[in-house]
Amino acid sequence: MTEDKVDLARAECAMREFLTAVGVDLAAQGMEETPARAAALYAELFAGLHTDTQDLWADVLTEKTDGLVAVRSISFHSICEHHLLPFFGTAHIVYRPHAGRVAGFGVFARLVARMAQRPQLQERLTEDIAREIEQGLGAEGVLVVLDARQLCMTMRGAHAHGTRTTTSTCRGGFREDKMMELQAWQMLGERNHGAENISLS
Ligand SMILES: Nc1nc2c(ncn2[C@@H]2O[C@H](COP(=O)(O)OP(=O)(O)OP(=O)(O)O)[C@@H](O)[C@H]2O)c(=O)[nH]1
Ligand SMILES: [Zn+2]
Repeated sequence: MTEDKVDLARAECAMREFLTAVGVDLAAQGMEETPARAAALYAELFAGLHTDTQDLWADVLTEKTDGLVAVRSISFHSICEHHLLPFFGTAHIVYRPHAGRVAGFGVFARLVARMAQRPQLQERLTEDIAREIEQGLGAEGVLVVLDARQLCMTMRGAHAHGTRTTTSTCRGGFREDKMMELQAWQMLGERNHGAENISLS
């Protein structure tokens, strides 16, 4: 997996060069080991680039159910692809099983984490999670909502402290059947297609 794909020595060297180029005196500041630590950290933060999701759907269960399933408030952290600053928050998933195919709840938390382990946009992360549930699990309908804080909106740029960004996507049957979509939003405690009732952890 990651170990085979990541050239840690090269990453460390580049990190040393980068920090020196932006004016950090690594020796004087006692940061000798920082390039190595940072290289290993980014390998970990981006580990999802080198893994697929087949294992997650290997143990799908079949139950006599066609009711909506919601997994709410899955905390996640990811890295903004524009600035390499973190964005983090909670993911909320609702799906309608096809032919009783359901996955263990823990699978959804692992799926969110894996999709987040790469440079991301919040909108793409939302779509990545939904596509996996639709295709990997074969769900009939999927709603995914992500509620986040983007450090690149607060530490730089707009300096818009306290801003929360909410993204959503609806797939399959939820897109075709408005009543079903409404039910899915209601599973998240939401009645007006906004995100006021969805709280960050
Ligand atoms: N839609 C979306 N925008 C993002 C995301 N992450 C970062 N951004 C925004 O992408 C923009 C790209 O950054 P820059 O090209 O540096 O933009 P800027 O001119 O500095 O703009 P501001 O940051 O808005 O002042 C910024 O507005 C970020 O807030 C994301 O996940 N989704
Ligand atoms: Zn950014």
